[in-house]
Amino acid sequence: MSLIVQKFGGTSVADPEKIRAAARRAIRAQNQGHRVVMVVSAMGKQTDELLRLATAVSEKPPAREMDMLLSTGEQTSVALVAMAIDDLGAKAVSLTGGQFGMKTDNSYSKARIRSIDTSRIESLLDEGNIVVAAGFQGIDDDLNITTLGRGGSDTTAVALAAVLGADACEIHTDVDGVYTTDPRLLPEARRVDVISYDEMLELASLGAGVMHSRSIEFAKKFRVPIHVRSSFSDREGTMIVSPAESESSPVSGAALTKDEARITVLGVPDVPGMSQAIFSAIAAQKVAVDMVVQNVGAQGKADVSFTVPRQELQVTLDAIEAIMETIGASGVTHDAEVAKVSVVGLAMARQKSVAARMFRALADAGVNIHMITTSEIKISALVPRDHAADALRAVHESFQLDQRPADAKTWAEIQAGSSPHADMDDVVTRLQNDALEALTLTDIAILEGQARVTLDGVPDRVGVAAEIFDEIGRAGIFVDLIVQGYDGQDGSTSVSFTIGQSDLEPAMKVAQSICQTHAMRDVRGADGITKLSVSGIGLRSHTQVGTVLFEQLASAKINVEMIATSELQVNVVIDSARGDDAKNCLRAAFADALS
Ligand SMILES: Nc1ncnc2c1ncn2[C@@H]1O[C@H](COP(=O)(O)OP(=O)(O)O)[C@@H](O)[C@H]1O
Ligand SMILES: N[C@@H](CC(=O)OP(=O)(O)O)C(=O)O
Repeated sequence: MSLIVQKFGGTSVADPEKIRAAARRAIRAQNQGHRVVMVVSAMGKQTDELLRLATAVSEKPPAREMDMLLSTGEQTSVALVAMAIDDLGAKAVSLTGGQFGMKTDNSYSKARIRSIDTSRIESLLDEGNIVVAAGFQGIDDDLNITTLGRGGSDTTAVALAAVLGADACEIHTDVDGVYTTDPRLLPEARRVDVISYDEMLELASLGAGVMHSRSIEFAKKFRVPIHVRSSFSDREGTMIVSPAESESSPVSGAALTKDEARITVLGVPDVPGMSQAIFSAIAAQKVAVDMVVQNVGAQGKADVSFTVPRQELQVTLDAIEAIMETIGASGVTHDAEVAKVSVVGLAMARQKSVAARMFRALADAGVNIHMITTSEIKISALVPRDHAADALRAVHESFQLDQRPADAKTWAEIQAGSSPHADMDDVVTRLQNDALEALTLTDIAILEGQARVTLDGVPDRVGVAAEIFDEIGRAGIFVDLIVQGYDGQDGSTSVSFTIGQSDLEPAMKVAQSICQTHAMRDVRGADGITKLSVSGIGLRSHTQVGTVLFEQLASAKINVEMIATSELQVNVVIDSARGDDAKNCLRAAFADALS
C-alpha cells in the first residue's frame, strides 16, 4: 500500500472551513488506497500572533520559552484537523513533534533534525488512522520543545517522507505550484512543471517563500521528489526533483529579497584573518551575513561589503563597532534602503554573457546596481529598494521567464526517460546512520590557471556594470565569478571578475578602454590565482562552513582575495602558490562532513 505525506501550510488551515477541506483531501487520498500522513502548520498568521504576544510581555523572551510558545500554534491545528477528520467519518490521531519521535539538536528557533523514530506513526497507520503530525517542532535530548525556524513545516514534511519511504510528498499551499517568481509580485510569472533541487534551494534562500530552503536541502540529500500544489484545486502542480525543466535556458527563476541593508567596513588591513575577525564578530550575534564582497586590496587596504537583513542592521553595526580598533579598519558606511534581486539557473554555468544580460536589463530599466555577487548558478544584484519591483520585472522580462522554454520537459517526460536509482539502498542506509540534517560536503577542490581583473573607482551609477560585461562578452571572454562592492575612497565601487588565464590580455584591453572612457581610477590584472571551492548542500544555512573556512585560511596565513557564496558552493580566490595548502587544510578540517 502506498504512503503519501500531505503538508498543509498555514494559509490552507486558516479557518474551520479550510480545516475541513484539508481533512476531506486527506480522507479522499485514504479512500483511494493510500496510507496518509498529514503535516500541518499553525492556522493562518497564528505564529506571527504568538510572536507578537511574546514581545508584548518581554523585551527579550528566553529562546526556550519562545519555542514552547510557538509550538502551540501547530498543536492547536493538528488537534482541529484530527477532529474534522473524525467528524467526517474517518479515523485520525494527532501527534506533536515529541510524540512522533522528532529528535532535534538544542538550538532553539533553528533546531536541526537529528533523528525520527517512525514506529508510532507506522503502527497508527497500520490501525487505519490518518496521522496528523505537527510541523515545525521537535524535542531535544532533555525533552525541551524546539522549533525548526520559520517556514519549518516543509522540512518536517520532507523529512517524514524520507524516513517513511513515502511514495509522494505533497506540499499543499495557496499557490498551484512554483512560479518563475512570486506571482504576488509579478502576475506574469509562469508556473513551472519541474524545477531542480539546486535551483529551488537557491531561489528559496534568495526570497522565494513558497518553500523552506532547508526542506529542499533535505529532499536533495535523500532524493525525495516534492510535489507543490494548490490545496484548493486538483490541478497538478510543480515537481521539485533532480533535473531542471529545460537544459538550455540560462535562467529558470528570479527572486527578490526586499528588506536588506548594506554595510561596508572601510580600510581593512589586507592581511590574512581580517574577514574571519569581522564575520566571527557578526556570527556571535547570530546574524546571517549574505552577499559578501571583499574588494581586492590596494595599498595594503581592502573594503569589505556585505548585506544583512534590514532588521539586523543595528546589532551588526554594534558588533563591528566593537572590533573596529582591534582590526584597524578606518570606518563603516551603511545603506538601509536596498533590496536584492537574483536570477537562478542551472544552465548559466555553461553559457557566456548571462550576467551581462541581467545588468543590461537593469540598466535599461534605469536601475542602479550597488553590489554584485555571482556563483555557479545564481547572480545577485543589490539595488535601491524603491526600484526593487522594476528590477524584478526587468530581469523576468529579459530572460523571457513568462514563456515556456522550447525544450522544457514535463515531469512525465523526465520520468519516462530516467531509470530508477540503483543506489537507493545507499540512501536508506544513510538515513539510518546520519544525523539527518548534518552538514554534507561533496567536494573541496581547487581550480588553477585563473586570472583576475579589477576596476577601481567605478562610478556608482546606472549602466556601468552592463557596459563592462557587454564589452567583455563581445570579446568572446567567459567570465566566472563577478563581485562588485564599495571601494570606499569616494563613494565609487570596485568591480572584480575572474577569467581563464589565457583571456587575461584581451580582458585587460577591454577593461583599460572602459576605464579611460569613464575616468575610472585604475585597472589591475593578476594571473596565477586559484579558485578554491567547497561544494555541498545548504552551505549558507550551515553557517559554520564560512566560519571554519576563514579560520583555517587565516591560521595558515592564506590571504582571501575574493569571496563568492551560494547554497551549493563557497568559493574563495587565493594565490596559486597556496592552492594545495588551502585544499589540504580544509579537507582535514571538514573530514567528518565530506561524503
Ligand atoms: N517562486 C514562487 N512560486 C510560488 N509562490 C511563491 C514564489 N515565491 C514566493 N511565493 C509565495 O509563497 C506563498 C506560499 O507560501 P506560504 O504563504 O508560506 O504558504 P503556506 O502557508 O502554505 O506555507 C505564495 O502565496 C506566494 O506568494
Ligand atoms: N507556523 C510556522 C511553520 C510553518 O511552516 O508555517 P507555514 O507552512 O505556514 O509557512 C511558521 O509560521 O513559520
